[in-house]
Amino acid sequence: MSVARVIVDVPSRDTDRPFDYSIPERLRGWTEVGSRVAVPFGNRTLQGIVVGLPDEPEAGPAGGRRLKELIDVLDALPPLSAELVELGEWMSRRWVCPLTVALQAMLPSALKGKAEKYISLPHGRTWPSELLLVDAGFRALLERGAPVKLSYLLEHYPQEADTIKRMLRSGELTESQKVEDRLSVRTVLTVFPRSEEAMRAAIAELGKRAPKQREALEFLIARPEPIPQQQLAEAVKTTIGTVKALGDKGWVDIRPVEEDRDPYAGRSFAPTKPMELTPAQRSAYEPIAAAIREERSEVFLLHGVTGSGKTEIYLQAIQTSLTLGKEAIVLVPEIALTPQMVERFKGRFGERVAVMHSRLSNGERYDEWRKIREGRAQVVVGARSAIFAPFARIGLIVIDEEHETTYKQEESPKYHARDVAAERARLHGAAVVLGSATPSLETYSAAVLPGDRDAAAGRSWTPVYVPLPERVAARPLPKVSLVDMREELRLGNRAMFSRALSQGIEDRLGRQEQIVLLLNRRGYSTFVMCRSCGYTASCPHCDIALTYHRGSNNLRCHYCGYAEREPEACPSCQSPHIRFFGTGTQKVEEALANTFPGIRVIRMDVDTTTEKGSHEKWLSQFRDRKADVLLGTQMVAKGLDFPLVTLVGVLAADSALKLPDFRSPERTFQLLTQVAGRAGRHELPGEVIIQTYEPEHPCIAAVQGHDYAAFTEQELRHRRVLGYPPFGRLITITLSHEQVPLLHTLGESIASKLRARAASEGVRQTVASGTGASLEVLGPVPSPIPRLKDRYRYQCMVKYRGEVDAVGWTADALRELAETIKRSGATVGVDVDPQMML
Ligand SMILES: Nc1ncnc2c1ncn2[C@@H]1O[C@H](COP(=O)(O)OP(=O)(O)OP(=O)(O)O)[C@@H](O)[C@H]1O
Ligand SMILES: [Zn+2]
Repeated sequence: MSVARVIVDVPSRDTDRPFDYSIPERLRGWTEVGSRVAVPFGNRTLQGIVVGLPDEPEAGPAGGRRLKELIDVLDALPPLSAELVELGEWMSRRWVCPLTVALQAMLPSALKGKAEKYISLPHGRTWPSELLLVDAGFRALLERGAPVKLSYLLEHYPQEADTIKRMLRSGELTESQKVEDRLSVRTVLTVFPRSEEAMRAAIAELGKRAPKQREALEFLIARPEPIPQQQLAEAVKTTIGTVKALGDKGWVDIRPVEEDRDPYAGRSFAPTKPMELTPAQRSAYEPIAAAIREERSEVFLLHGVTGSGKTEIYLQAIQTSLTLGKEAIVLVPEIALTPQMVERFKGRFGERVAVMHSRLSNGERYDEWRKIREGRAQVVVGARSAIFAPFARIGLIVIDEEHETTYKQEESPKYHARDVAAERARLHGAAVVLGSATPSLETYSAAVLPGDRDAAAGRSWTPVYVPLPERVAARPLPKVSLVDMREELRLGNRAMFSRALSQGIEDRLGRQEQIVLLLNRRGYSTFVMCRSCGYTASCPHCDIALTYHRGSNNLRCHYCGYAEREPEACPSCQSPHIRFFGTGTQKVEEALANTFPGIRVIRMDVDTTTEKGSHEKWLSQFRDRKADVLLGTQMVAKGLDFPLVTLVGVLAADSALKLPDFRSPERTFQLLTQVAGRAGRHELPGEVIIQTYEPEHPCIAAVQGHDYAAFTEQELRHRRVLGYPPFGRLITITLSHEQVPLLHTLGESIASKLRARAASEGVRQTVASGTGASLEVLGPVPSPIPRLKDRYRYQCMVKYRGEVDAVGWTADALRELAETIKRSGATVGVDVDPQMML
């Protein structure tokens, strides 16, 4: 009997185990590990993914050994490989999430529903003559460029499954489906010119007749490339009829051609050649290249100051991988996926680069994904989820700005791309390069403090440390000065800009250089308070202060989107003395206009970049010197490289330092160092002015001295005392419900299960002191944001170190309580190695 083990797509803890089905004869050749299938489940039909093909069945959906049959296979080529299924199983254990959730995270959203699949021959291909398997009619259809339905193939050619799948894997055939109402195998009728002599002969034959046909032929002689017939007609100002006539006479060849939705269509990327590496770059590159060549799954931490030429090292390492016939994945933070970054990769590797990020439409993303799977692209540059790119032979994975929080997904599966990269690399024998000017303390300490290994039990990788301490061509790092805003106040300057920063801006305006200003808070005012009674406006659904937005003149919740009109009087005491406090980017924009008449400002924050392509638009305007100032939130800090930027100003450096998250100083240090690195990257020297109320804070002082080591040393000392990562590890379990008492009871049951487990296994329950295995459970307590979207939130935090399977214990505890949780109606989320404590 032929059996498929299937995970059905219902993301609940009850169905998080595989069920066995028998594979009917006609689907046998099409069913593999990684196939999407339709299966009967109770009285419903569900989708699922095949995770195994066991010899003996174990558990059908109705229990016992009597199996139901698979109903259908949904794709010709399984969208997941056996390797990705294995990776998903690892993820589901590592981050305590249902397997189906991990597997679904790997698929482009176009592949989540059921859609008819089509098979066709890609552009310019003919059916290989040695393949005589398929009947002549089918082959003729394909050769005319017509897409053939998969259901037709399943019905008529079950025996051809292997051949067709092999051709799909090598890009000789392509598989497609409708997304956004169009088949990506869009059959654009395209004119293929014949030889020049043939077309000249045709012109002679036409003589004086049909001048437009003649013109079209001349056009093709001058530019002998395939061209869509519509475009040819437009080029010589004629009708489609004229072009068709050429085809009918056999003077040109008109065939339907597949066209991908290309998000970068019409853009050209200037080709670049590898640069001669500097000695420092070379000594960083060599060990990476060696690992790629020797298929060692080694992780490297490339710690290079801003402007040290990390990207050139990535490019050359990718080349090494391609030369060996292998593929490469490059992850960059979502925000950095601007054409500037994409250009560097497309410029070097051209058509072989696929791009994946959240700003693509579903159709574009599906087409980029197909390019990868069908071997038409060997490099992917993308955001977090590009780590799941369906490559078969990965040689290298690069994670640029490895410290960025965007690499951690905040909804289930709450995976970290860095850990997934290390695991995938292990499965492929690929090298991993983690690049950053300000590595996360976890990665850094793993590389340089091997003595603390026991603290990081469970981490399967130890990076090799590769420093790049200087900028290319010995360009200096920018000079950083701190301005104490308390001092400014004492001197009577109540303005938003210190004297130094005002002067700096004036100077740059005079010299026609450019300025980047950072304020990591959007909106106009950050809170609204009544001076008479102290009332502050907060969201009725969340325990969060509302932000005032100019333009729309309303107060908004940045968590749930709630908005209300700006109040004229205090809603609580009717006093008219209700005032706006705190500064957001909108207010800075206004102050710039008032202080420096005529100044041209581009503001970039969530509010100005909602539209597709707006990011690119602002940046290219700034690059084209259509503005003097680029003002914005953290969006302006990352990865930008503008030669005329000589001044970077930071308006409120300490705004994020006091957040109740133990990583706040680390994030502040990273953000300020990043933004400082935007200044003086080319010939003109750069200057950075940081306004702060706490110039003596070690974090701010370290930014001034470009002193990563000093910052890290004192921060690590702190964390060690408290048993925080990297010296201990955390799991947060967050419960939410409309009622508080229920949350409290449920939280207590979870916490006491874990405490009892620790006691029974003889594990010490204080983490901060001592050595060896320990685990403690804090809470349940209200979460830092106690209410969100009308639901109260409670959390338990598990802190542990040494050899303790805290993740496994947590999974066990939740499994044992599954029935209670289900009855309570509460939502329980687990976050293993949480990055956001808020
Ligand atoms: N070997 C080289 N020879 C000459 N110029 C180089 C070389 N390597 C890099 N550069 C140039 O130096 C500048 C900085 O390099 P790059 O942007 O790669 O640095 P980076 O470390 O990735 O920067 P950041 O992390 O700040 O974004 C770029 O303009 C790049 O073209
Ligand atoms: Zn809200």
